[in-house]
Amino acid sequence: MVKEKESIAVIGAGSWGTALALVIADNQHEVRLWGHNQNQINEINQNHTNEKYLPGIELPLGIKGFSSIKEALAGIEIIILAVPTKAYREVLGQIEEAHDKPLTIVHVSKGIEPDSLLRISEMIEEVSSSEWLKDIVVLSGPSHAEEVSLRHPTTVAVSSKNMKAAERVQDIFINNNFRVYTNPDLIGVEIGGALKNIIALAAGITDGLGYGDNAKAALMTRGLAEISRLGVAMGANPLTFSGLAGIGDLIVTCTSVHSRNWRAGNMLGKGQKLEEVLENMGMVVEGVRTTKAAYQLAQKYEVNMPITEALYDVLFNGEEVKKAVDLLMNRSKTNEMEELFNILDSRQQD
Ligand SMILES: NC(=O)C1=CN([C@@H]2O[C@H](COP(=O)(O)OP(=O)(O)OC[C@H]3O[C@@H](n4cnc5c(N)ncnc54)[C@H](OP(=O)(O)O)[C@@H]3O)[C@@H](O)[C@H]2O)C=CC1
Ligand SMILES: O=C(CO)COP(=O)(O)O
Repeated sequence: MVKEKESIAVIGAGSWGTALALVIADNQHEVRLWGHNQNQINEINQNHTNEKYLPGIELPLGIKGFSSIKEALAGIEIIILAVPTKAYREVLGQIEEAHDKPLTIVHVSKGIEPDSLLRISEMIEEVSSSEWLKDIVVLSGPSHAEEVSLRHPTTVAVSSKNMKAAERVQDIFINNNFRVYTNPDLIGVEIGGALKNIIALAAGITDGLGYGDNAKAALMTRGLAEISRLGVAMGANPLTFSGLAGIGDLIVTCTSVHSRNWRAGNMLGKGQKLEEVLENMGMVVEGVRTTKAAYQLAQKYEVNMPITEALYDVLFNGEEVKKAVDLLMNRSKTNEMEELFNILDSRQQD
């Protein structure tokens, strides 16, 4: 099938923005990769590399780096937004100033804003005027930038309130190495992608403590149970959590050495302090802020999230990691599925 060539701006030249720029350049689209670091943009244009974020990867010549957001957005109708969640409000402000056409925003970030408790698509809606914002699409799933940039087989899901926009994004990205599925459950796709980072931090901790495979399987399974409970309470379809944005992303993030969240957890489990871990990472560890947001969401929706609560105590209240695991294991006995069934029942009654 011959694809229509589009001009696309990728906002954020970190590991994920650069890897996705490579995918769409492979699909012969015109790709403008915007970053706020002039030296890095010079490197992308002169050497066709981004060594800090994707060491050893030769970028396609079709990727052009931009440090002026106005130039990057000139005549553009579709942007891929690939900055950390905490940078969204600032970067959206710059986009609002710089754009010259109504935009479809494809966000590929995995987080929830603490305090406002907004999902990323909700934050984009809140900040952006309907005069220039056409559609919001989320792209999420098990997809480490390091492997995507090596063109290893990868699968992701896209979702939107407007599924025609999601299908357009599916067409832009899909190729022999990068398979894109649509999923109509916007809430579930965003919640699954954001909350798996909490469980990956916890899995890294138990690996760092040397607890092995049983503990990790327990965390992943019971982690998925609490993600599903919160997600369903917020309106997600429970089946999404057995899909790419749910269990798929949970598996890859809890088991891969590429995961910054797992690596951060691993260092915490080995006794390092949070500040030291974040300083040494040099890349975003979304799960830390998302733990705070999910802790607040659990209170708001009155959902039991024991792993999130235990991690919250480790990250923000100085709880010792080993003690947090002991407390988790010594809670009063419970039923594996009852709470989720109750949430589903109460939703049906509403
Ligand atoms: N890496 C991955 O494999 C995947 C990541 N994601 C998600 O993508 C999002 C981005 O992550 P990722 O690319 O990995 O993160 P990185 O830490 O690799 O890169 C973040 C990029 O955003 C830039 N940035 C940060 N703050 C601002 C700002 N205020 N204005 C402009 N640019 C800014 C950074 O610039 P600087 O270099 O100056 O710090 C850097 O270029 C996250 O939500 C992550 O969860 C999703 C799937 C896979
Ligand atoms: O979301 C990711 C893979 O799907 C990336 O996870 P990390 O941010 O933990 O590296």
